[in-house]
Amino acid sequence: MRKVHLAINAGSATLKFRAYAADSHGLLVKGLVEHFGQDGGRLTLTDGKGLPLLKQELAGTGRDLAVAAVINALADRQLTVAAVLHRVVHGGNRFSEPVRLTPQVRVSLEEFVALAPLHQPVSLAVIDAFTALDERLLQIACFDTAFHSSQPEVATRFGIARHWHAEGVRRYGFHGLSYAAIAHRLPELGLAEAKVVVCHLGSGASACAMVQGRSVASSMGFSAVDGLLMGTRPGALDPEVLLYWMEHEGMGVAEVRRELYKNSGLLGVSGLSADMRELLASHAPAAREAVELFCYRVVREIGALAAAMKGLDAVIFTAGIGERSPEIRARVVKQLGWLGFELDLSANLAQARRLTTPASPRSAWMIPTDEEGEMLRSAAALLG
Ligand SMILES: Nc1ncnc2c1ncn2[C@@H]1O[C@H](COP(=O)(O)OP(=O)(O)O)[C@@H](O)[C@H]1O
Ligand SMILES: CC(=O)OP(=O)(O)O
Ligand SMILES: [Mg+2]
Repeated sequence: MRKVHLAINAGSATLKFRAYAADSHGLLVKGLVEHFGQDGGRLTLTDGKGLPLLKQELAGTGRDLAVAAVINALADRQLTVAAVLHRVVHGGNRFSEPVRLTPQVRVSLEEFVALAPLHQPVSLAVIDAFTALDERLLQIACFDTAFHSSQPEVATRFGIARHWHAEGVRRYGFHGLSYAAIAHRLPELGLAEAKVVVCHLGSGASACAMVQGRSVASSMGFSAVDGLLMGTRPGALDPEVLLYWMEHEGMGVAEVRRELYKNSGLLGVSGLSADMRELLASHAPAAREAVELFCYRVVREIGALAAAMKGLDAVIFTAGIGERSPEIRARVVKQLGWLGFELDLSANLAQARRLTTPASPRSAWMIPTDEEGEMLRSAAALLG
């Protein structure tokens, strides 16, 4: 059996993972569980280059069952898990680097469940499933909030009474593993010293202002519901809307939370789907409006982050929509034309890295993210 380090990226509906050789750190297997913890769960494995290895329907809905299926599928390929790295979305103000999971750390992570209801409970369930199989297994938590700990205090404060900030009611920022992965790529793009806005556009979406590869501001705040329009989350919302729902509609905390995390965003605005592919393929006016609002909010946020950095050299698109949708990228870059972005239409369609013309005063890029690779890199010291 060959030992692997397994990097796990658990989301509300999918579990993505990558297995790396423990000795060489080479990528051996990529995997995905769709409908994770739901009916119709399905496990797909490919090798490191993406060639198919396995497609398997899961019998049952348990997350522990899916985790066991992953371990068995790896064992069938003579791979045994020596350590697990988990993407944990919320580390609050307690964790700014990867940490070995102990019972005490797990209790701390539980505190942030209400602030990341789509993610934190799922990560905890996956951690528990591995612990149940082998309580001595080395498990490490890598945090989405950590990359943003470099932000100046002004970028982290809300305009509320000071004591709240000290108590942890502040802006954190998320998608940090993704942003760190992109930050490592900046030197090869000639952007090591640049002022850059990175747009992570996936099911969750956010934007991050980076100066010299460090986060200085982000669109996400106390939770991953702030900022851009997302699949099912509204992004920035006047808090009075919540009071209106509670006072006039009699909604309680659980209903408000459901509205914020499950019924809003692209799904809520379109009334059709949270999936950008379906909306782009639809001729329904509400679907077009949802796409238009999505792009408008990205453009507005880029403007705000550029002002916060007092300048802008480049915009980088990443994650599901950012990596795979030429149409969304084109709409955003065209709306930034007045700032000196000149889209190269054919490069964008051809999925090239650089999306702007050679003469464009400012550059736009498409760079695939690598959250799992970043987990491995950031946890190297703990892996020994
Ligand atoms: N070819 C494509 N064109 C447009 N959107 C796409 C394409 N492929 C995937 N997406 C969108 O990417 C989003 C999922 O992104 P992803 O980064 O995988 O999300 P997450 O990891 O947060 O679940 C979905 O909205 C999906 O519709
Ligand atoms: C933080 C967050 O929103 O993550 P995801 O995009 O994976 O949902
Ligand atoms: Mg994601």
